[in-house]
Amino acid sequence: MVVLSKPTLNNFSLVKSIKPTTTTTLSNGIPVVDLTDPEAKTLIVKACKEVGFFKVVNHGVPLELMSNLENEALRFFTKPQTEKDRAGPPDPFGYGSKRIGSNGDVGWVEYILLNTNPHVFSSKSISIFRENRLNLRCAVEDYIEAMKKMCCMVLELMAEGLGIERKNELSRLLKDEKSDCCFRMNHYPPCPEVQLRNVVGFGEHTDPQIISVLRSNSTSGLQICLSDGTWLSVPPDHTSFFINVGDTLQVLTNGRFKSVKHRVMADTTKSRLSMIYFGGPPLSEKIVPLPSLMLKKEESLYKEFTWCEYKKAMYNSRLADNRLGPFEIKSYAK
Ligand SMILES: C=C1C[C@]23C[C@@]1(O)CC[C@H]2[C@@]12CC[C@H](O)[C@@](C)(C(=O)O1)[C@H]2[C@@H]3C(=O)O
Ligand SMILES: O=C(O)CCC(=O)C(=O)O
Ligand SMILES: [Fe+2]
Repeated sequence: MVVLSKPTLNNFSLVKSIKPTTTTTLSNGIPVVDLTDPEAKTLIVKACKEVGFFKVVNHGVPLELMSNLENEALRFFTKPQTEKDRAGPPDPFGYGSKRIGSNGDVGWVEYILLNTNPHVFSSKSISIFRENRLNLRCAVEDYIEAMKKMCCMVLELMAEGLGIERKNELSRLLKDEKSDCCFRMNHYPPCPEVQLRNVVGFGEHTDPQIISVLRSNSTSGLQICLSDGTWLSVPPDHTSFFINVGDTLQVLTNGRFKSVKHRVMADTTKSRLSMIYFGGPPLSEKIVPLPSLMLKKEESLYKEFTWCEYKKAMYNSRLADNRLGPFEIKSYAK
């Protein structure tokens, strides 16, 4: 663990009028935020601006809730292929294997993708929970409820850290009964081929929504792309969560927060299981920079669009596409 900008206890730092500097704790280059730290809001904003990604500790979510879902998910993924295939192909929800989306992306992964709104459970999703899989359904429901709460807490800290007066300015988008959130469980079996070449489990992309919360078992593989273009491996931690800034949050903050590019590489010996909650706004929500955040004369960097329009564009794109590109306002005057 590395601690940055540690305040030094020399004579000068003891002078009362000097404010103590905010300390960023890093785990292998990844910002770590303790949700019980009074400085959490400042640290979250810093991490979202600089990296678009951070690890959350002291989050209050019981480990049992995570391991219970992990066990139930593994029970599903170890079923015979023919049985799993009955819940696929994804439409976009349901069970999928190797193919990601419908535009030709592939990866060394199988997954379950669900809409978290029970009214939108697709027929494929329903069949995942059929056949004595009530335990899986309960584990998913308990888990996504906890994820929604945590996302809202983090979004409220973000709003406070950004100096926005109404602290629910961001969290209201997820609290809305029409919020469009989804949930994914990815299973990456060990891939012996990795000795020959680097096999991609899940190709590079940004998440389109507002915020994503990821939890995985102790197998590594997740990498994030830093601003200089280098890829940083994220050390796994099954007791913590990792938060991603999504494209929509980048727009809502008019580019202050960065939607982080990430990918997963397959492992030769160990299987990886990850669960990701994607917090999205209602379909009809207009996605524009928050007026309360805009400075005098500051112009939007993006054309106006609704989440529904963005989703349509997203489903017509490949994983690695720059999905926000077509919505950027390119100013030549600068
Ligand atoms: C190739 C695709 C899969 C994806 C939809 C898309 O056309 C482009 C974005 C992809 C992504 C990445 C983050 C999430 O895993 C996901 C559920 C999402 O919202 O956008 C997936 C989509 C998917 O698997 O359907
Ligand atoms: O499985 C993982 O660890 C990350 C996958 C991911 O980025 C996604 O599903 O959007
Ligand atoms: Fe992702």
